[in-house]
Amino acid sequence: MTLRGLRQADRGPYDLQLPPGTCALVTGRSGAGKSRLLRMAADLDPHEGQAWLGERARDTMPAPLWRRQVCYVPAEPGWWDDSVRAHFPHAELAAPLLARLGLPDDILDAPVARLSTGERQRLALLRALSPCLRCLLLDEPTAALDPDTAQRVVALLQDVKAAGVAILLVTHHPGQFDALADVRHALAPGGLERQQP
Ligand SMILES: Nc1ncnc2c1ncn2[C@@H]1O[C@H](COP(=O)(O)OP(=O)(O)OP(=O)(O)O)[C@@H](O)[C@H]1O
Repeated sequence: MTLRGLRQADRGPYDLQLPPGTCALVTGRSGAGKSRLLRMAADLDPHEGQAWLGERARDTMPAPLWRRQVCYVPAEPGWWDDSVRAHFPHAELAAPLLARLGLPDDILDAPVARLSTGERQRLALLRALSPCLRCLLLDEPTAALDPDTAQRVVALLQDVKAAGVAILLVTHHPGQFDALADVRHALAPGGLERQQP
């Protein structure tokens, strides 16, 4: 994914090159605009500038096609049905990964209302992993997790990255992602600053 001149009235412009199979971390103070950057990249909020997938700009393809390939997983994921399974049209793809993320085998049959915060966070990640996925936009994907479970998520994301998916990940805990991150950026209101490794 490439971000070119993404901006809102009081934020940006943000520019970023994120080749397939790489991961960029974005850090910054609370309220700096990290979630807004991800939402602009996903084209969920009005903005100037544009995101690209390879040679295709966002506005050259229908929004549903973009959303199948560019998936935003917010820090507090939304749920649109009482049943967990209803959020997994391809449950056969998610089921083998449940144990890997420390989730019980029968969790797809649970009601959403019964899930813990950390279970919601991991399930929101799993439901994003469709075969069409090319770019994953993750907002604090381990915020609700204990250190061991967080490392399970990192290990899964390493495989996702190795399969060619680009990952843009916002975090307040960059050290958790040492094994995953290729580049690090600090977000300020006026732009992204690349950090030295
Ligand atoms: N569409 C919008 N227009 C203007 N301001 C907004 C908009 N959406 C959010 N804000 C404000 O922009 C600021 C940055 O919000 P954002 O959620 O991106 O911060 P963040 O860096 O992700 O913070 P945190 O680390 O606390 O999650 C907040 O003060 C928020 O209220």
